[in-house]
Amino acid sequence: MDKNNERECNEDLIRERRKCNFNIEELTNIVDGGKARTARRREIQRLLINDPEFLDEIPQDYMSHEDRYSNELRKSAHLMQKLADQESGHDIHQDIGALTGILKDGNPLMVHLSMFIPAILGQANSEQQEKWLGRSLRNEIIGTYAQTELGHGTFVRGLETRATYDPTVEEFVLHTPTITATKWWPGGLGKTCNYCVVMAQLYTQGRCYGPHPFIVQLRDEETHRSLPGITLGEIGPRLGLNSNDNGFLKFENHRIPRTNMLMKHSQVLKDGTYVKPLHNKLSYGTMMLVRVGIVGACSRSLQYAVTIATRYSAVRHQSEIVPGQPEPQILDYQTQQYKVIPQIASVFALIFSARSLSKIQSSVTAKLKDGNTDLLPELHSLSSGLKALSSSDASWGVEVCRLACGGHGYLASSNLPRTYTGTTCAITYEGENTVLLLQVARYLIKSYRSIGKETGASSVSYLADQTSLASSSSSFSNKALVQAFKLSALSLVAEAEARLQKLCDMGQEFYHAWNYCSVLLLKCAEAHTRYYICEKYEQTVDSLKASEGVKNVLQSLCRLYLIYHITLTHGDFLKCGALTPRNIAVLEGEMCDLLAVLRPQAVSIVDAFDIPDELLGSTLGCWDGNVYQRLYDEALKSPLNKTDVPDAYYKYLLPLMKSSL
Ligand SMILES: CCCCCCCCCCCCCCCCCCCCCC(=O)SCCNC(=O)CCNC(=O)[C@H](O)C(C)(C)COP(=O)(O)OP(=O)(O)OC[C@H]1O[C@@H](n2cnc3c(N)ncnc32)[C@H](O)[C@@H]1OP(=O)(O)O
Ligand SMILES: Cc1cc2nc3c(=O)[nH]c(=O)nc-3n(C[C@H](O)[C@H](O)[C@H](O)COP(=O)(O)OP(=O)(O)OC[C@H]3O[C@@H](n4cnc5c(N)ncnc54)[C@H](O)[C@@H]3O)c2cc1C
Repeated sequence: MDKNNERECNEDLIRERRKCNFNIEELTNIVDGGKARTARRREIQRLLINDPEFLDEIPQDYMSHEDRYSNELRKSAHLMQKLADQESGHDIHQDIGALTGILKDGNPLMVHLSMFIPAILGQANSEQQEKWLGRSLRNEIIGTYAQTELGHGTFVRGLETRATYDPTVEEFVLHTPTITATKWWPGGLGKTCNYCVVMAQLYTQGRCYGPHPFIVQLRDEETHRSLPGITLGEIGPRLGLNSNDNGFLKFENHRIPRTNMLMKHSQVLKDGTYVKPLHNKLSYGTMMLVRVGIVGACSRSLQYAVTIATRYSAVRHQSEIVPGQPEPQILDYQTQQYKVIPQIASVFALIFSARSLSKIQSSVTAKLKDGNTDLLPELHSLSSGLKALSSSDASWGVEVCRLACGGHGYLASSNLPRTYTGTTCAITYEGENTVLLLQVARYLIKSYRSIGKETGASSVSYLADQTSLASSSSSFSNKALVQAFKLSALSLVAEAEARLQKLCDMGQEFYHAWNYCSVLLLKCAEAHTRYYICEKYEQTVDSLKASEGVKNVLQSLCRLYLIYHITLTHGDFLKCGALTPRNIAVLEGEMCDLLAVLRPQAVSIVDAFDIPDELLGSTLGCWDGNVYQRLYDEALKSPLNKTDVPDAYYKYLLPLMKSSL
């Protein structure tokens, strides 16, 4: 599509784009993280979208379960080959964002890239990396991360798979003792992978040392047949991600060499002696790494959905605002703006907090290299909180965008259903959100109770700021609104701690008291993480060196985000006195003004996300707005339309219709 050729474009969209009052390319660079990154993303995307190998012969939704898997594996393999062939040497982990949309509905190599390779990097010592890293990066071996079992996903300490050390032959014996110990869910495990990292309870010298990672060959490297002592299969259709072969795995006293235990952090020596890690949760490092990656991935899903919904809302006309006048664009309805524009604001919130979290992760990783684990708990808390809020915000945002497109949003060809199923899974995987938020709450209560002790953890230092509990602000700058979020979080933490303490004082055991307060504790964790997101949003926009137009747009989006979330949880702000009922009413009014200010810029802002049509894959969201023709053309692809009268008519309908004669 030639974006300079207005003649091919829907007139509403032409008019929308003429209203643009900022530099779109500049905003694109901010979204990508700099000009160089924009150029790199475009280069990769060009490479992919001009390649006919990535086209599907028929829409995926008409394919059988097996064909979907095979088709997506074909494209995934081609993608890996193509990127490997590039002279510039692409780093697939750096470029993962640019690939969004090229592979549809999950792909069988996703966990190889996003967990197996990172697990080797983060958990294997240098000799082990020497042995497996190069091979896995060159795709000579394909792996997955097999942790979850039929009986336990959340409770990692409760895993049942055993790795028992046998010092006589220096081997571990992997065993699945019960049906509930069957590994269940790992992506690519069913048919694709020939290796995996298995999390199993480590037993040596008669003692259990808890879950540890082991690298295990699953299939013969020549024939791809599963090895003796290993049972493998696929778990069947899911809500989404059906091109992936999520699998199951059982071990029958399967032996692996001692050196297959990933030994960067803890070791089992030849004689069976266990050597402790620096921190006993370092074996959870792969999960933490991926949680950080998920925040960025969620912002991308939301960019897709909101691009579709915004463009469609500009093209779609319905009903009337002024009686008797032509039907307006649905984007002119305030209620439609309230659905779509806060989701645009949310995209930037997620981008900026993902970047901030990545920086923290890099500095914690650097410290870990020097043996310093002091900031690991803070990273665990922040990555858990942001993974939880980003996945639930993005899932809800995508669903709102789908609803905002009315009936057509329910069509597969809108690409909204698949965007939704590809996002909502992140609420569950890599740590179910409630569980992760309760980890954040645990950290908050612990931090609150250790006020006065220097921990170096900056994200919770505000908990010591007791004076702010008394001071509600009378100004409404963005900074003041962020302070209100802080006050709300602090007050919820104080309330939860007091409630916990009271129950303990009344004689309850701490863990019962904890469960009894857990709805409130969940709220604390959400409020704390929301405060973090708001603070990063405000600080990033405030310090941004940008042209006036771009800065104004981002300031408005940031303010909308702050007010939107205050109105969603206004009870918490009222309860702690951070805001009065009158303040809330004024802010609600201002939110509507902001929707009106941002409405004329909405199409241009989503244009700045710069998602090529080929990747957006939506009849409703294409750049030219030629929605109705595309919907019609897609409908014609239905196999039912191959004949005027389907066979099923003769088999079932005709006999029914004639039976009463
Ligand atoms: C060039 C290379 C670059 C590389 C770049 C790489 C880029 C990567 C790119 C990525 C792209 C993304 C694209 C998306 C694709 C994704 C596909 C994914 C598919 C999905 C995969 C999965 O789905 S895979 C399974 C995930 N399955 C879980 O996620 C289980 C949750 N369950 C738990 O995670 C534990 O079960 C749970 C609850 C903590 C309790 O653990 P537990 O019982 O052992 O611990 P307790 O609760 O008793 O807590 C005791 C104390 O440990 C503290 N603590 C706990 N964890 C800690 C930790 N990690 N660090 C520090 N401290 C920790 C805690 O804070 C307490 O501290 P304190 O005592 O001081 O209060
Ligand atoms: C699409 C997809 C891909 C996946 N890929 C992989 C993979 O590659 N590798 C892998 O190992 N796993 C994978 N998983 C598994 C995933 O990590 C687990 O499903 C996830 O960790 C949740 O665990 P669970 O299913 O046991 O849920 P459960 O823990 O049984 O959760 C059920 C309910 O119980 C609640 N609950 C549980 N514990 C607590 C608690 N302590 N406090 C309060 N409430 C609690 C939860 O909040 C939830 O409401 C995948 C899952 C999905 C959906």
